[in-house]
Amino acid sequence: MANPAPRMIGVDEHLAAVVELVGVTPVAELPLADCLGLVLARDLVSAIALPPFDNSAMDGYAVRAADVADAPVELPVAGDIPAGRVDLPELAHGTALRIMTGAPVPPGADAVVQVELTDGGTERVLVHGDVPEGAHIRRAGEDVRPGSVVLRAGAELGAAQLGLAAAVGAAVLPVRRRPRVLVLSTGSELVEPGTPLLHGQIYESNGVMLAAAVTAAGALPTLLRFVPDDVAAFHAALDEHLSTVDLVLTSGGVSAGAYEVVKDALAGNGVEFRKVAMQPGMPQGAGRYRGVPVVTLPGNPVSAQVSFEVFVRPALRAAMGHRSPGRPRLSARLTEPVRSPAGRRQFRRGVHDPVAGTVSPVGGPGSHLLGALALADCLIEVPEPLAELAAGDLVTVLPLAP
Ligand SMILES: Nc1nc2c(c(=O)[nH]1)N[C@H]1C(S)=C(S)[C@@H](COP(=O)(O)OP(=O)(O)OC[C@H]3O[C@@H](n4cnc5c(N)ncnc54)[C@H](O)[C@@H]3O)O[C@H]1N2
Ligand code: MOO
Ligand SMILES: [Mg+2]
Repeated sequence: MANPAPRMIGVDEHLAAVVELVGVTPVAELPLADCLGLVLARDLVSAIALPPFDNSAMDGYAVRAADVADAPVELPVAGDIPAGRVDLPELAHGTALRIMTGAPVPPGADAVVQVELTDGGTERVLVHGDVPEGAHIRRAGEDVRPGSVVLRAGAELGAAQLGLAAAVGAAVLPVRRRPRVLVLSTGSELVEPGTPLLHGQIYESNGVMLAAAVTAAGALPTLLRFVPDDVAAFHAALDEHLSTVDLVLTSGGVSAGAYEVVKDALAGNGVEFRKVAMQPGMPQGAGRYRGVPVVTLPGNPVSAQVSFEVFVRPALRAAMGHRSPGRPRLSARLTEPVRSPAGRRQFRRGVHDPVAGTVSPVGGPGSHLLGALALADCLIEVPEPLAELAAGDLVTVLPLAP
């Protein structure tokens, strides 16, 4: 309680401070399987062509188009070329080689007749129809030329990008690695779910929620469960893990009462506590404790979740190099009126109907309303100057998925 009075700052100012505090993670070469959702740090140049060689697009017979121009014709089958065959025979005039999809086209062949146009013979084949030169041959380099940039620095690595990287032979990719986040809840009232609850106690939920949100943002949580409102216990838990994380994320213990364990432990130790002009999520803290970035979220569950969305998720994504680290911002019309505290940016929970272009608030503004939070698929942003919005008014909607 001896801490200095917090000053009130704007949402964007606190966001900028948190983004700067978290910074960026170093670039590392990670195996493709670990890269989903990460951002490529340097252009990826393909050393090879795609396809790497002329290959068949059909199961059928490699031929010379001129040899089947007068179809029906019968040709001797000189052998098989399954996919993966590397010792290629040359196709002699007036013969066919059975070939499978993806197998290299043998020298001497200039077309593939699909098996459906033949009798499927293995010694001799009767070809019913003619095919033009080049038929069903996928040309080397028609997709990717050797030496070309296949993925630009800044590209977000989804399934297709990772598939392409593998296809050109990359085993690892240069990416900013995922931030490691220590999630630590505080509160002497907290009890592990699955154990009996006494009157006055509640089940711990912020830690589970924040760790899941950290994972969903693409970062790596270490969930420490929770510590009681005891400064020594808080320090013991924090200090043990400090050296192995990029960010400490706490919940609870930052407001104006007694037993504000996070504030008591970290104020004057590098972390600044302030009031941010928003609802929910007014009491916030950020700074460095023994060199490690710390963001302290308020304990009310809705406040913790909204604060994570507004400040921490964008900072984590910026740390991994995402160019647009925030949620997309859409517009929708309110289906019912909303009241908001003037001078604070309000984030209400809502259900967005993108087809109708509407958004419906769920639950009230209370920061303890977890039931309504779990029904919501978006946040509704009400700007600071507005105290009242009517049904039909346009608002900004921030979709929460995934
Ligand atoms: N006199 C004042 N009192 C409060 C103010 C204020 O300005 N003056 N601000 C209010 C606001 S706004 C918020 S938000 C909360 C923030 O409180 P703390 O960060 O100190 O959090 P706690 O007091 O520890 O807990 C608040 C609330 O949330 C529940 N909680 C906490 N941790 C968890 C958890 N891990 N899982 C589930 N629920 C949790 C806790 O039981 C309390 O009900 O302060 C207001 N007070
Ligand atoms: O600002 Mo507190 O986060 O409303 O409940
Ligand atoms: Mg408190």
